[in-house]
Amino acid sequence: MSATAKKRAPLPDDIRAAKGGTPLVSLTAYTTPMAQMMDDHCDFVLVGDSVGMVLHGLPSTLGVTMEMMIMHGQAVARGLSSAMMVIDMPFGSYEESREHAFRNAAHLMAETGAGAVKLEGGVAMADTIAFLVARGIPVMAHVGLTPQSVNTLGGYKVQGRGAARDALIADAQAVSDAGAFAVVLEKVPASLADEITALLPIPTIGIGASAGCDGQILVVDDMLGLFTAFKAKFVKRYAHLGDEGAAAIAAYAAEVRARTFPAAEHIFADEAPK
Ligand SMILES: Nc1nc(=O)c2c([nH]1)NC[C@@H]1CN(c3ccc(C(=O)N[C@@H](CCC(=O)O)C(=O)O)cc3)CN21
Ligand SMILES: CC(C)C(=O)C(=O)O
Ligand SMILES: [Mg+2]
Repeated sequence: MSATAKKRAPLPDDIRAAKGGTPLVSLTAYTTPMAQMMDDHCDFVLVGDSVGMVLHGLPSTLGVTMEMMIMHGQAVARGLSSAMMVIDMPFGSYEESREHAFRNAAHLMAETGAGAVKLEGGVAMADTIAFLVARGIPVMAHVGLTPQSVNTLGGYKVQGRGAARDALIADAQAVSDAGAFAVVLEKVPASLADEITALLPIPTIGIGASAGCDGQILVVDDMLGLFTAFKAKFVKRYAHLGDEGAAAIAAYAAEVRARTFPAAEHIFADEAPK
């Protein structure tokens, strides 16, 4: 799926079929202009619940609501035409029962036009994933570091090391067996990510996992250097737009105070030019 050869947006089945081929490219987006910027370069775009921490200043993703996801999902949808849109189910919207999960997943998709939902959890969520998939909702799974469980995990730590390795393999196997079309592997040892990638028939999407995964995802504000409150080891900054923005704002402030902005080309004469 090269960026130039794409015509229509891929479907979940196209993403599934990309297993073992050219790595899938993905980023998060929360707004129309960000979605437009990445549309030609990504196979799928995730409206991540990271929006709460990245754009709203929340201390974790636990405070993110359905209403926030719908509003950002609608904004992202307006900026995409050739990438598939996946939307995170927020904390509390899918864990209680598979029926509650279906209702909220259907609401997210109906309101935003997303092609799939993503939810966090392995063995514990397999029954819910199967329930949604059987009723027409494509599901991307997310195992390893699942940020909505930060309070039980005790921080944003590497998952699946040592004795926890087999349980993480079981989580990945369970979501694949349940019918997920792809699975995000977050912050797991590279050798474990490679083992799971070889084991599963569905694509693995790595974030802090391995270059051997079937695809990669990052939070766009992290890779652009726009979000700087913290930087996980797995983040590579491809630009430093936060620094550039601060310098631009400082230049504007200095020009306003020196009365050099606005200049002649930014202001209007009494008469319209002939
Ligand atoms: N900007 C941003 N980027 C993300 O990748 C991201 C979010 N926000 N919000 C939702 C979750 C939370 N995630 C996180 C959050 C923090 C770390 C982090 O600080 N990791 C540190 C070590 C922390 C620890 O060991 O407790 C690191 O160096 O990787 C990693 C992933 C991933 N997601
Ligand atoms: C980091 C990705 C996988 C995510 O779940 C998010 O941005 O919310
Ligand atoms: Mg998320």
